[in-house]
Amino acid sequence: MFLKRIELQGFKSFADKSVITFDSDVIGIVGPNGCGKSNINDAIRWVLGEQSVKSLRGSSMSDVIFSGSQQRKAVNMAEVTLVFDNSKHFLNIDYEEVEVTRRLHRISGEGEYFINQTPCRLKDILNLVMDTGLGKDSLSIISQGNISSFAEAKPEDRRALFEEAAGVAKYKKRKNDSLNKLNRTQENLLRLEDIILELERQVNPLKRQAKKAELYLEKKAQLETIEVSVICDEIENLQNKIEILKKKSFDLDSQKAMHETTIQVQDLKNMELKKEISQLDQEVNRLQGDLMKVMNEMNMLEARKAELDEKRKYAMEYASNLDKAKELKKMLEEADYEYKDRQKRYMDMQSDLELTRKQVSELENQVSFCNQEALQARNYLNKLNNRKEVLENLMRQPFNHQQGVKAIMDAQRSLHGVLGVMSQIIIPHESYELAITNALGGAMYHIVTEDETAARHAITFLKKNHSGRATFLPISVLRPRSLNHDSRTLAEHSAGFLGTANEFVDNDPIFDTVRDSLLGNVIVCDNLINANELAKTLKFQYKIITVEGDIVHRGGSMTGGHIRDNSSPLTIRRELETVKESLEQHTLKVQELDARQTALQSKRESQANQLVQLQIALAQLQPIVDAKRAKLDRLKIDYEQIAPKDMELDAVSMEDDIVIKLSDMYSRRDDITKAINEKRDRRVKAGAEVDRQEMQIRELRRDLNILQNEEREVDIDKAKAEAKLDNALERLSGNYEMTFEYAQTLKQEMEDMEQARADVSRLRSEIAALGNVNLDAPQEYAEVSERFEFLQSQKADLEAARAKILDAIDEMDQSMVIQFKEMFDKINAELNDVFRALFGGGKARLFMVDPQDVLNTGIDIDVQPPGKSVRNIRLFSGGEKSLIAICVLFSILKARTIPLCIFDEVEAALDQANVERFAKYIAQFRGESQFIVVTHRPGTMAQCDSLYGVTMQQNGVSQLLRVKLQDAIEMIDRPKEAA
Ligand SMILES: Nc1ncnc2c1ncn2[C@@H]1O[C@H](COP(=O)(O)OP(=O)(O)OP(=O)(O)O)[C@@H](O)[C@H]1O
Repeated sequence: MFLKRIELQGFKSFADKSVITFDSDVIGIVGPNGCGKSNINDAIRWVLGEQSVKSLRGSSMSDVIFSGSQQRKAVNMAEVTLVFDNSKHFLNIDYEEVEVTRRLHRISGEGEYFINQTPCRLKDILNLVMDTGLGKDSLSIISQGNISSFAEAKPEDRRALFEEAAGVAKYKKRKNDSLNKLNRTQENLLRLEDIILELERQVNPLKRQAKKAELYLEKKAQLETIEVSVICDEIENLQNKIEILKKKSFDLDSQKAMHETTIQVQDLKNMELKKEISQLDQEVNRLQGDLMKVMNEMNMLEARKAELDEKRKYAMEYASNLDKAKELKKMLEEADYEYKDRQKRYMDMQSDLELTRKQVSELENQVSFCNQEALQARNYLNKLNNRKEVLENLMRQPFNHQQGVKAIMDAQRSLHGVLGVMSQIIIPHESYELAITNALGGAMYHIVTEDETAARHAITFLKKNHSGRATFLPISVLRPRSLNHDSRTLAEHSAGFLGTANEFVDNDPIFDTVRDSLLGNVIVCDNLINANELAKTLKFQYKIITVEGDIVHRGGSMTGGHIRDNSSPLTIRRELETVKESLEQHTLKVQELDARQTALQSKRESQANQLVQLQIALAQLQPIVDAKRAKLDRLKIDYEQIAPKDMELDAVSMEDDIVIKLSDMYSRRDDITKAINEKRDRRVKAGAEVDRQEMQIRELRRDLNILQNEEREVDIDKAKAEAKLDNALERLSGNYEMTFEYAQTLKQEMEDMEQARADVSRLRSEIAALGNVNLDAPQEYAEVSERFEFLQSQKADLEAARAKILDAIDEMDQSMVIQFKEMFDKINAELNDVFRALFGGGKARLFMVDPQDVLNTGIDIDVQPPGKSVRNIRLFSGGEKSLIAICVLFSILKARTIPLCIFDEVEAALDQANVERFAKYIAQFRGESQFIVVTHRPGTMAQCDSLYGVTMQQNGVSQLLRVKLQDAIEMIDRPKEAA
C-alpha cells in the first residue's frame, strides 16, 4: 500500500473536508454518475502537479475550487493532501511518510505547494514524482478516455507512455533543459557573432584611421620639433637683422646729421664768401674813386709842370749861362728821375705781363682739357641713359616673345593658383646671372602653379583663347632634387666646385621645392677645365655650368661661346642695377666737370682781362718812357754845351718838387690799380670758391638724398623684418601655443637649416596628403578592439559551453536509448503473455516505427486476437481496443513496478467476461502496486479489497463512505437523485 490517505477540502464537488484513508491494495470507488468520483482522480493528479486546466476538465484553474450549490456557498480555497507510505522509497526523499499538499486561492489566484507541510515549488513536487511512474503522462492514472485514445493515438504520441515507463523523463527533462540552454547559447552565440561581425566591420577601418591618426600625430610632432626650431632660428635671424637694420638706420641718421651740419657749415662759408665779394666790390669801387682822384691830381700836376716848364723856358732865354746851367742841371736831374721812374715801372709792368700771360695760357689749357673730359663724360652718360631705357623696356615687357607665358601672366589675377614665372621667382646672386640663366635654359619661362588643377585651368585658358603654349610647374607634384651623398662629397673635394645652382639664388621659401627641383642637381664650377674634370669624376651624371655660362651636359656634351646679346630676364635685372649705379656716378662726374669748367673759365677770363689791362698800360707807358729818355738826352746835351767846366752847383732839392709829386702820383696810381686788380682777382677767386662750395653743397644734398633713400629702404626692410617677426611669433603662438622664450628651451640645434626648412615643407605636404584625420580613432580603436577581443573570448567560451552541452546531450541520448530500449524490450516480452491471458490466445507485439531512431521513434502495436487475422489496431472494436490498451498497461506494470495506479472506468467498454479477466488480472499485482479503481462494474468491484462510495446527498456536494460490495452495486444502480 502506497497511498495512505487523501484529504480534500473545497476541491470541486468536495466542499467539505473529506478524508479517504486507504488500508488495502485494491480499492474501488463507486457511486452514481456525477457524484464526484472522477474528482478524486483529478485531485490526485492536481496535487502531483497537473497544470493543464483542460485535462482537469475546467476552463480556468479556479474551476477546481468548489463553486457552490443551491444550499452551499462557493468557497475561496481548494486544498488537497496526499499522504504516501515511502517506506520502500518510491519517492526520491528520505522520509518514511511523505505528505504532499497543493492549495489554490480563488481571489489572489495564488497557488501553494508543500512537501511534509513545508512550502516548496511546483518543480520540487515534479522532481519528487519524476520517474516513479506517477507522472501525469504515465499509465498510473488512467481514465476511460485514455484507454480508448491509446489505440487511436499516433505511434509518435504513444511513445510518451513508454518513455514514462522507461524512466527516461529525467533525461528528457535534462535534455530539454540542455536543449533550451543550447538554444539560448546558440542565440547568444548568433547575437555575439552579429556583434563581432559588426565590430569587425568597424575594427578594420578604425584600425586604418587609428594608424592614420598616429601617423598624423607622429608627423605633427616631428613637424613641431623641426618647425619650432626653424621658427626660433627665423626669429633669431630676424631679431639680428632688425638689430643690424636699427644700427644701420642709426648710422645713416648720424651720416645724415653730419651731412646736414656740413651743408650748414658750407652755407655759412658761402655767405661769408659772398659777404667778402661784396666787400671787395665796395673796396674796388672806393679804389676806383681814389684812382680817379689820383688821376685828377696827376693831370693837375702835369698841367702845372707843363706850365712850369714853359716858365723855365722863358726864363732861360734871358738868363746868364751860369743860371742857365743851374736851371739845366735841375731839369736834367728831374728828367733823369722821371726817366728812371718810368723805366722801372715799365720793367715791372712787363714782368707782370709775362706772368699773367703764362697764367692765362695755363688756364686755357686747363679749360680745354676740362671741356674735352666733360664732353666724353656727357657722351657716356647719354649711352647709359639709352641702355637704361632699353633695359627698363625689357623689364616692363619680359615675356614679349613668349606668347603663352605673356597671356597667362596678363590674366594671372583671374586665374587661381598661378604663382609666377621662374625668371621672376628666383634672383641669382651677383655674377651668377649667366650661370643660372644657362642652368635653367628654357625653364626660365616655365610658370609655377600651386597644383595640377591650377595648371590644367591655365592650359584650358590658353586653348580657349588661342593664346599659345606654356609649360607649368605644379608645386604640389614637384620633388626637390639634389646630388647624392657620394657625388656631393666627391664634388666638394674637386677643384673649382662652387656648389649646386640652387645655392646661388634667392627666392621666397614657398618656391624652395621648385628651385630645388630645377637647380638642386645642377653643379656650378669656376671654369670649363674644372667643369670637364668634375664631369669625368662624377661619370657625367650631372649637368655642370660655369660662372661664365658654359655648360657640360649630362653625358658629356658641351655648350659654350659668346652670345652677342646675352640679355635674359635674369641678367637684365642685374645690368639695370649696374647701369643705374654708373648713371648716378657719371651724372655726378659731369656736374663736377661742369662746375670746374665754369670756375676755370671765369678765372681765365679774369686773367685775360688783367693781361689786356697790362698790355694797354704797357703800351701807354712805352712812349712816355721813350719821351722821358729823349728829354733826358737832349737836356744832357744842352747842359754840356753851356755848363762851365769848373762850375760848382748847389745840390738841387727836389723835395717839394712837382716832379717828385708827380712820380708819387704815378706810383699811387699804379698801387691803386694793382690793388684794384688784386681785389678783382680775389673777387674772382672768391666767386669760384662760392661756385665750388655750391657744387659741394649740391653734392652733399644729393648724398643726403641718397642717405634718406637708403634710410627709407632700411626702414622698409626693418618694417618687413618686423612684420615677418610678428608673423613668426604668431605662427609660434597660433600653431603651437608657445611663447618665443618657451620655444627657445625646446629648440634643437640643426646642422642644416635649409634641410630643416625642406623637411618642414615635406612634412606639411605629407600631413596635407593624409586628408581628413579622426584624432579620436586611436582611443575608439582601442575601445572597439578591446571589446572585440572580449567578445571573441566570450564567443570561445560560448562555443566551449555549446560543445559541453552537446556532449552532455549526446551522453543523455545514449543513456536514454539504452534505458528506453531495455524497458521497451521488457514490456514487449511481457505483452504476449498478458495478451494471451486477457484475450484467451492470439499474439501481440510492440514495435518501433523507426528502430534506427530510438530516441524519436513512434511505437506501434501488432496484435492478432485468437482466430482473427486483423492486425491493425484501429480496425478493432471499442472493447477490443480497450482490452489491447489494458494489455499494454499490464505489460508495463509487469515490466516495471508502479506503486500506484488509478483506473477511472477503464473497463467500461468491456463485456462481463473481459471485465472479470481484467479484475482478476489486477488482483495479481496485489502486494506490488496499489490500485484505486473508479468503476461501475460489479465484476471489478468483486475483486476489490475495499470499496468507497461517493454520494451527493446534499445537492452538489460529494461525500465519501465505505460500503460493502452489495451496497456498492445498489448505489450504482440507484438513480442519483435517490442517492
Ligand atoms: N467546482 C465545482 N464545484 C462544485 N461542483 C463541481 C465542481 N466541479 C465539478 N463539480 C461537480 O462534480 C460532478 C462531476 O463529478 P464527476 O465527474 O466526478 O462524477 P462521476 O461520479 O465521476 O460521474 P460518472 O460516473 O458519470 O463519471 C458534477 O455534478 C459537477 O457539478
